[in-house]
Amino acid sequence: MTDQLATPPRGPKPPIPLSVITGFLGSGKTTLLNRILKDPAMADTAVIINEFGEIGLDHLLVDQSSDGVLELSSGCLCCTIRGDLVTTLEDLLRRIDNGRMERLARVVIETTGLADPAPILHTIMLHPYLMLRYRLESVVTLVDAVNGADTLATHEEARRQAAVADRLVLTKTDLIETPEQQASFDELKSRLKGFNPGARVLVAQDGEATVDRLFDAGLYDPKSKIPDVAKWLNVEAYEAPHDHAHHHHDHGHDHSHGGHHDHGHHHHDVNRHNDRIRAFTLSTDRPIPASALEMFIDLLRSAHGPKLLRVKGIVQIAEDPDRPVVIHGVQHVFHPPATLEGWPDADHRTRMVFITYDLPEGFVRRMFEAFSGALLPDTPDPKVMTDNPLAISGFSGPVRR
Ligand SMILES: Nc1nc2c(ncn2[C@@H]2O[C@H](COP(=O)(O)OP(=O)(O)OP(=O)(O)O)[C@@H](O)[C@H]2O)c(=O)[nH]1
Repeated sequence: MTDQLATPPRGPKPPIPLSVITGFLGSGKTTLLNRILKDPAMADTAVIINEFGEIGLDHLLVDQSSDGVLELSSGCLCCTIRGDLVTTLEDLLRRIDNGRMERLARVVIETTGLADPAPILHTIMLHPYLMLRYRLESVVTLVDAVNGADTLATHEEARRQAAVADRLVLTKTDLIETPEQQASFDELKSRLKGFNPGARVLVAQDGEATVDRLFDAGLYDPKSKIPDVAKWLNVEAYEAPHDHAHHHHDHGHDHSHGGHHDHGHHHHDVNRHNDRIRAFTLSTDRPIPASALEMFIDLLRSAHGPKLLRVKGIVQIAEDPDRPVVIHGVQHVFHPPATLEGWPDADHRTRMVFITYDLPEGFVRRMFEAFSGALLPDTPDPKVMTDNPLAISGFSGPVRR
């Protein structure tokens, strides 16, 4: 395709990447924002914060408009929530659409310390218009290196924030002084890896939490706009050996990746911490009928939505095997599946990554196998199972042909 710079592109505008910064009370969200707001890499970014007063912006100010939007010298816009988040996000679209703002490269929302980021994401993903104009790019969760282990142990909210993240930023590592604190920090890192192996870990004090590293977690490469599925899914991280992980192989079945029934899966055993959060992957090289995929997702989210923290996947559809479908969900809410024009590389297997709460891997895997067709003719067919979702819990597991 040739770029026609003179004429505005026809068709809908590409969705604006949207990221969320979350983290427990006092984990350093404001401190991090304060630093990145000055960075020229934040040009054309709109940051939505709760109050301007929290962040000393005076010296950065270029222009203050009457509608709660400040323009900073870095080219970043800083907005406070006006009314609610939906109104604020609509206001931003209006600025672009009526030409008051030339470009909006991304939106970043800072959440309050106790917030579960999922409802914020749902606000956008469930809104018919906002969902067309915004696309979830990155969930950034800050974790305090000194207090983080205790906070994770005692606060469910903190565990969910960390489990749902694409990027984990470790703050306050400069305050680690004693060997006990160092040991607790090492344990914290290991624990985070256990329940969210795919999230990239950035140490703020080492200068790792840069704008591009924080916000490049979306499916599309920010520069080339080409989908980077391998990086987005990061399946390898789930499968890499890890201190607390034991590999749990597939009931003695053939593991060759060329095989037809490769439902490879791996998980990290975090049970010794009594964690109820699990991370695992599913894969198969058997194309899945579109209707089966739809039923699988529908059943998962209707019966087990709150137990799904994050689901990402690329799926080979039986009817259109050359054009993979991308799925992306936060709890029970899924982005509408997006069809890619082609496979980004030679790996055409269906691959999905799951982070769940109280939802065992084996359960999801059996359900997936049932829907993806790895059943004997005498086992219940998926239709029967959707008619009676409770039947699945007694389902004894499929046998492969
Ligand atoms: N030593 C040290 N202190 C930090 C670091 N990051 C944040 N702090 C301090 O920790 C305190 C809390 O940081 P904030 O940035 O206000 O944390 P927050 O997450 O925005 O807090 P809430 O808005 O209350 O949830 C402040 O006193 C910061 O100066 C860090 O990396 N090192």
